[in-house]
Amino acid sequence: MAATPTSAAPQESGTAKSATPVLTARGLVKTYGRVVGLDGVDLDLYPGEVLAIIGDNGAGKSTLIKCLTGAEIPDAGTIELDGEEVRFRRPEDAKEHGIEAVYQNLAVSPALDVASNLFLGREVRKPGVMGSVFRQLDIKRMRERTRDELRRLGITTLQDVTVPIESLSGGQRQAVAVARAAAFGSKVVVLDEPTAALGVRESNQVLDLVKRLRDEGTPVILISHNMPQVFDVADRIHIQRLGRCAAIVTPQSHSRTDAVAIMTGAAEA
Ligand SMILES: Nc1ncnc2c1ncn2[C@@H]1O[C@H](COP(=O)(O)OP(=O)(O)OP(=O)(O)O)[C@@H](O)[C@H]1O
Repeated sequence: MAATPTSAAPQESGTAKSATPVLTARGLVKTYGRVVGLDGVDLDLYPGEVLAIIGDNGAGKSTLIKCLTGAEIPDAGTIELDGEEVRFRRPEDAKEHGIEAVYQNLAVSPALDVASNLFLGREVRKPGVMGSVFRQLDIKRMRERTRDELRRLGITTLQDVTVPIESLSGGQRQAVAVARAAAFGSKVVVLDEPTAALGVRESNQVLDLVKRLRDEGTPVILISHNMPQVFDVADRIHIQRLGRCAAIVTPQSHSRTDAVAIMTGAAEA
């Protein structure tokens, strides 16, 4: 069982073909008092790939993606986007650079309709006095764009974008959250346990969505505890252990059992 070195380019057998990463992290460190969240983590995300991050509870998965998406500021280390160093102080900074995240606790507004949720915080307004926050919302335009986005992503289960989110199933809500990330995540989409609260059918729909995003060229970082799903959808798998990257493997190079053994420390990478 030979793990791919952490700096290796993606396997040609995957869909990731370019050897130039979209997103690179080097030596990320994050501590919380005496607790070490990240202990010098490197990560590369290549165009058109799904990079899964797996690891036991407390391994640093969430902390890692929080640092990559501006939700946490690393104590040390660098992050580059398209080869340029970036420093995110808050999630808005990452969003401005085209990095969108969907976290476990879904940030949708239940009472608002699908289109309003897709454009939450980025509402399209009708022309008016420039700079005025009192310009009327362009609801028609937002609904049209929402329909276009759902169509682009092959989300067929959401026919009516005018219904409130609270009337939708868990899978449909998650699809809206992912669609929102996909609509604005021009560079990278990060999904933290997107299927955790979903049944099998709904999970499959979300995974299809992840594959679709990847196939359309948007690289996806996926945190998941669900090994079958990880091995189904990931091109490469970053195994996080005790705040460090223990190995990077692929579904071709390693079995699920191998990956879990590295994750738990039962096997060396
Ligand atoms: N805000 C915080 N304050 C204190 N400690 C934290 C904080 N966030 C994370 N940690 C600690 O950092 C370490 C890494 O946590 P993190 O949440 O990144 O792990 P994880 O791999 O995402 O775990 P899980 O699968 O349980 O979500 C853990 O020891 C955790 O307790």
